[in-house]
Amino acid sequence: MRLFPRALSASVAGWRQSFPLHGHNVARWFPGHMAKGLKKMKSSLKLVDCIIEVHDCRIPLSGRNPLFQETLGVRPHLLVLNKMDLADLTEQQKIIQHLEGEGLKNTIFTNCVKDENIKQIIPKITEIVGSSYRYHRAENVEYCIMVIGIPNVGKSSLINSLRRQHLKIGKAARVGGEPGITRAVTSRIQVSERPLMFLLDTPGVLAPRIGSVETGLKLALCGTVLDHLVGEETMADYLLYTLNQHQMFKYVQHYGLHDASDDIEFVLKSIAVRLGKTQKVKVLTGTGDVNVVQPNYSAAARDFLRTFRSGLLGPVMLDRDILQGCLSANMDL
Ligand SMILES: Nc1nc2c(ncn2[C@@H]2O[C@H](COP(=O)(O)OP(=O)(O)OP(=O)(O)O)[C@@H](O)[C@H]2O)c(=O)[nH]1
Repeated sequence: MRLFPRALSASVAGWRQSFPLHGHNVARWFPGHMAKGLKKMKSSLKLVDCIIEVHDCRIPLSGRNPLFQETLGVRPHLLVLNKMDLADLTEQQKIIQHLEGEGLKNTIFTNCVKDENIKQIIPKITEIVGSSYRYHRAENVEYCIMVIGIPNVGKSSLINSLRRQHLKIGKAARVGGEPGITRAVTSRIQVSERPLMFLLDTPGVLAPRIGSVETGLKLALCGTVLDHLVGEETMADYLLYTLNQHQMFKYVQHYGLHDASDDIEFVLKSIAVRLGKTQKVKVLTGTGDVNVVQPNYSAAARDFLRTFRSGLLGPVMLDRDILQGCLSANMDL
């Protein structure tokens, strides 16, 4: 375990009110090679009528790449907040208001696994493109749309879902559970007959610098960066902190714990024992080597994260802190 001492003990006065963010080097979590992808997207831009930016619905207000706006912002824009099945959307209206305040007027919430709200996308694009100047493409009857977003938010899944809905055919873009499945800006993929519409899939591009450690941890929980770069146990601790803060206690029943706890070492140990994830470790004693059975904390952390990401611990809104921030700001007015 490489956790900070404060994270190991449950707060006496209830759940931890903050997560120890010091000592994390967020820059190391995010690969620096992504500028290349952005450059390629920019060079394809002249073919494009509109941009669909896909983002994770669990972090609707944080973690988007600001370079998208700077580099690709010359085209009309639709924000698709995907994985709505995993998000707590109790405050959906407030999310929409917040995004509108940032100039994002067109937002659709989707679930690409169950094809929810996918049918809204093509009419919306037709409307957006129809009401904007199409540059030198005015005579062209085809629509060409670029799909962008940070890694693992469901860009390829969206393309496949659109094809299922409008062309009644399946996969064209590779989908994967880990970030970085799409490697290059692909050739055009048809998604609709009337209007004739093509999509360009692009590799996930993270911002070169992440604003805060907490944003980095949220992005990591959503699977946009490889887990081992952040450390599975640190992420599991941030997950536990979040679940307790949000009073989401399904993990107690799921792992057969007696009670909720803020102590990640205790929780991971209980998970490891319950799942039989233990490992033999050699310990050198005064009388020689002894084999000791220890909980496999990493395996337990991986299971905890996987269970959360599959939605079994309940829908979550990781940007609740930002939403509450805007509520108090509005109340101050
Ligand atoms: N629960 C849920 N999972 C989804 C949804 N959309 C996509 N996924 C899953 O999210 C993972 C990533 O999906 P992809 O379509 O490969 O994401 P991507 O943005 O193209 O990924 P990169 O190629 O890494 O940039 C896969 O395991 C998908 O099955 C959704 O709406 N709900």
